[in-house]
Amino acid sequence: MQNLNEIEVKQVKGVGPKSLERLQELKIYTVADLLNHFPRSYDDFEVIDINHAEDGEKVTVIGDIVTEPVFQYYKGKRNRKMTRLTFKIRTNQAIIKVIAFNRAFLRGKINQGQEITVTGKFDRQFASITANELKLDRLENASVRPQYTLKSLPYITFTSIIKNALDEFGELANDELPTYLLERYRLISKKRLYSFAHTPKNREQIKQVFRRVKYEELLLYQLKIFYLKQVEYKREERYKKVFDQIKANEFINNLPFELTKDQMNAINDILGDLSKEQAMNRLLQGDVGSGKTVVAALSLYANYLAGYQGTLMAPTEILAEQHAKTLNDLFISYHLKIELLTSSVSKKQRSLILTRLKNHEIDILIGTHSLISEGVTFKRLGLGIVDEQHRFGVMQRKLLKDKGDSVDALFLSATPIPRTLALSTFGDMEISSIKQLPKGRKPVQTHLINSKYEERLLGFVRKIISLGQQVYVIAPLIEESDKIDIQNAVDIYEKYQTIFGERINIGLLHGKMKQEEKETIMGAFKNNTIQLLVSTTVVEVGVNVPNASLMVIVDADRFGLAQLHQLRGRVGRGEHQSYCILVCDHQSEKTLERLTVMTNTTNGFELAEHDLKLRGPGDFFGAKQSGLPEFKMADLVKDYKILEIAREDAKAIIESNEIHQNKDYLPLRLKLFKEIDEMGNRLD
Ligand SMILES: Nc1ncnc2c1ncn2[C@@H]1O[C@H](COP(=O)(O)OP(=O)(O)OP(=O)(O)O)[C@@H](O)[C@H]1O
Repeated sequence: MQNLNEIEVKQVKGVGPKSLERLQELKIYTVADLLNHFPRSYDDFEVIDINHAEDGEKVTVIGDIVTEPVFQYYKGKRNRKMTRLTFKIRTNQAIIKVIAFNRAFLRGKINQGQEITVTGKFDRQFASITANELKLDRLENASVRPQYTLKSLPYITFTSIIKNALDEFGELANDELPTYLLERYRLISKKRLYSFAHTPKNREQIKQVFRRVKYEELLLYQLKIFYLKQVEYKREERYKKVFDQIKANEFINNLPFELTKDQMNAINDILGDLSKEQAMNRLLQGDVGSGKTVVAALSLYANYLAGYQGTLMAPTEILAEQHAKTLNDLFISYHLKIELLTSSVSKKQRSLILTRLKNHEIDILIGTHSLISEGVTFKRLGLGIVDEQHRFGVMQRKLLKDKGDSVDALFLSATPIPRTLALSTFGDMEISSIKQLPKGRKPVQTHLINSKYEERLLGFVRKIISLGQQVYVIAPLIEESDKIDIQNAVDIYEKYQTIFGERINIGLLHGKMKQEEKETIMGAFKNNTIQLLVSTTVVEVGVNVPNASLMVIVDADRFGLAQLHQLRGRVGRGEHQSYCILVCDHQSEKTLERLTVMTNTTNGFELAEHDLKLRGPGDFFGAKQSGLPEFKMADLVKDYKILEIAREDAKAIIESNEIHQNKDYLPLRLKLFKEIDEMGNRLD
C-alpha cells in the first residue's frame, strides 16, 4: 500500500507550480505533510439560542429577516466610501437588530422574509449584533471553520487542495497507533482524524481531533524518551564504578555539619547509580541554599575513589570560582588534585592544565563552558556534573558527556522544577530532590513595599549594617537592554553612595564588567570589605555569602517568581535572621497578587508551581534552550493527565520490546525512528 509520506504533494489535484512553491514555504512536501498541517484554531459558528447569550459574546444565530434591509452610504477615513447595512431578525422569539458594514454587494440579494445566519458580537443592551459574517442560507457544513497558518497561500486554495487530498488519498492514511490503544481510549482513526480536523462538522468532531492528536504527540514524545534511555545509558560491565564505601562514609562524618535527610537520600541515589549497569542521568533539584554542592562533592569523591576523573561545569565564572573554592576547602585533607579552567586562565596555564588532565594528573576539573571546548581531553572521565543545567543547551550537555566513555551525568538545578515539567522535560532522568533546608536556618522574612516607604527602608538598611551584616540591592531588570540595566544599577549605586558612602563600602556589580573586576568586587563582598552590594542579576544563582542578611529588590515586578526566589536565596544562608524587601510601584492587581505569593511562602517548589501556571512552560526557564518540546496541540501543563497516561503506555511499549518485534508496531516504530533521526540531526 502506498504511504502518504511517499506521495509528493504536487500529485494532489489543484496543486500548480505557484501553490507548490507556497506549500513548500510551509514545509509541506508530501501528502502526509499536507494532511498534518493542522488548523491553528477553529472559528466557531455553532448556532445558539440568543436568549442565552452573554453581553459581548461572539454568537451565531439563525433568524428570519423581519424588516426591509437598509443600506446607508457615508464617507469613512481618507474619504473612503463606506456602507452600513441594518435590518432586524426574529430568532428564538427575540427581535434583534443586525448591523453590518461594507456589504454593498448584498444589495438586491438580501430581502425581508429571508432566512439568514448571522455571526457577530452581541450587545445585550441594544439587542443588537454587529455582524462580521452574514450567510443567506442555513449554515450547514461549516459550523466550525478551521483557521490555518498559511503565509502567502490563499485560504480558499489551501482548503480546496486539502479537500482534494482527502478525496484522493484519505483512504491511504495509515494509523501509527496500534489498534489496542485506539480502542482503549476510544480515539478516532487516522482517516477520521484527517477528515474531522480539516472538514469538521461540529464541535464534537474537533474535540475528538484534539484528543487523538494530543495523545499521539505525547505518546511519541515519551516513547522517544524511554527509547533513548534504554539505548543511550546502557553501559558495559567494565564501566560500573567500584569504590570504597567506608572512605565515602568517612568523608560524610568529617563534614563540619550533619547532612539533612534529603541530602543523604540524594547521596544514596547517586552512589547507587554510579555502580549500576546504566550510566547515571540524574537531576538533583534543590531549593535555594539547601546544600547541593556538598552532595555534588561527595559524588565527585566516590567517582575519584573508583579511579575516575570528574568535572563540574558552571554557567558563570563567579560560580565556577566559588565551586572551586568550596571543593578545595571540602577536600583540604584529602589528596585530590583540583583545577579551575575558565576563559580567564592564561594560555600558558591552560595548556599546562590540559596536559595534566590528559595524563590523569588532575582529578577534578571545574570550569565554565570552556570545559567542553575542543582540546579539553580527559584521560578517564567518569562523572560530569552540570550546575544550573537549564542554562546550558541540550547540545552542551551532550558534549560534556562525550568527553568520556559511559560518563555518569548529574545535573543540578536550583530552580525547583514543577512535577509536570520535570516529567516531560527530564523524563529520561531520575530525579532527586532536596526540599529541606539545613538545621537552624530561619526562613527569610519577605515584605512588599512601594517607594513611599523608602525612608523606612533606608533606616532598615542602616540597622542591618550596624549589626555587622551585609546587604544586596538588586537593580531592576529591563529586558533586552544591558545598557539600561547597567544605568539603573549605576544610579542606585550612586544614590546609596551619597547616603551611606561615608560610613561603609559600597560595591557595584554588573555583567559588562571585566572578569577580574567582578571577582575583586565579589571577593570584597565575601570577606566583608564591602558591606552593601548593588548589582544586576549577575548574583542571581549560587552566590554564597552567609553574612548577607538583607536583599532589596527594586522594581520587583519585573522579575519572574522563580527568579525572585533565586535572588532571595542569596540571603538566609547563615545564622542571621534574613529579610527580603520587594519594592514595587506597579499597582495592578495581578502584579500585587503575584508578588504577594512571594511574601507568603519561601518554598521554592510551591513558587515554581505558581510560576508555571502564570507564565506557561515556555517561559518558565526563561531560556529557549530549556529543551522543552514543541507540540501542535498538546500542552505540557494543561494536558498533564494525558501526558501521564501516555507515559505509562510508552514505558510499557519500550520495556516489553514489542516495538521491535511485533509488526503491529511497524508504523509507530518507523515514525519514532524518523523523529529520533531528526532529533539527532538537530543535536549534531
Ligand atoms: N547539612 C547542612 N547543614 C548546615 N549547613 C549546610 C548543610 N549543607 C550545606 N550547608 C551549607 O549551606 C550553604 C549553602 O549550600 P550550597 O551553596 O551547597 O547551597 P545550594 O543548594 O547550592 O544553594 P544555591 O542553589 O542557592 O546556591 C553552604 O554554606 C553550605 O556549606
